[in-house]
Amino acid sequence: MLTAQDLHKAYNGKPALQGVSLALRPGEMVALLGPNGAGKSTLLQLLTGLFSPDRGQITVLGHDMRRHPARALAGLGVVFQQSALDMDLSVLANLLFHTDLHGLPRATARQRITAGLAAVGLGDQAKAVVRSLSGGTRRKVELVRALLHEPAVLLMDEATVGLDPASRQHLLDTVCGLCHTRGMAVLWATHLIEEAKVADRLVLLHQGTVRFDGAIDTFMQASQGADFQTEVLRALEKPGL
Ligand SMILES: Nc1ncnc2c1ncn2[C@@H]1O[C@H](COP(=O)(O)OP(=O)(O)OP(=O)(O)O)[C@@H](O)[C@H]1O
Repeated sequence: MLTAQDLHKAYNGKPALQGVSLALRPGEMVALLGPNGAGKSTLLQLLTGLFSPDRGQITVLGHDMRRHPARALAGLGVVFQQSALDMDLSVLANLLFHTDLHGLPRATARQRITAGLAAVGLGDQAKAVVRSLSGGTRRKVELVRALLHEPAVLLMDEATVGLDPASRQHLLDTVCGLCHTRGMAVLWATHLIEEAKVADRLVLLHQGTVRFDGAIDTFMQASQGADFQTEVLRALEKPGL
């Protein structure tokens, strides 16, 4: 669904990503786990076409991000760390703005918006002005928006920042459920070890390189009884590749 091959990116000569490769498969929830500065946001910015890599290739549903960005981006839904909602507009107006951008007919758009809001328990909030909503509710609206054009791949960048534990868990459960029921591929970037545990697969990023990529069970096989957190910290302490 999405492939990244040998991505390199440097800022002012300082490498942020050094040869990162990744493939996302349908129905798979992948946690992109790494400490601050590991390169998670840089990787997501490249995957969403915001910047071009210095080297390497990205495809979404077979479309090359550099040569056919519009086709590649049509397959992606994104929730960034920073809110991208217009605070002074209603929930409905924000969502219609997104569906218009994607060229969805208004009738289809309204159907999907109604269903999307209902799915996250916000069926009665369409007319609410975004500024009046709590941070957790805004995040849910962002998730609904990211899914309106029915993307094959959902990218979430630290999407739970600022949420209380219950809202965080709810968002995580919702995305997990959607991933498995819709067959969507999800890349969930986080620095929170306990969030990564619920994923099907773990990609551990540190200092711009992938330290581990595989099933969580496989990751834990070498743990000799240690818990997930201890094992992640141990893997991050190992010398670079
Ligand atoms: N615009 C930029 N200009 C210069 N350096 C940058 C820029 N963006 C990121 N970096 C550097 O690139 C490296 C990777 O940063 P990045 O933000 O991708 O990591 P991250 O894993 O998302 O971290 P965090 O969890 O803190 O958001 C860091 O050393 C960071 O200082």
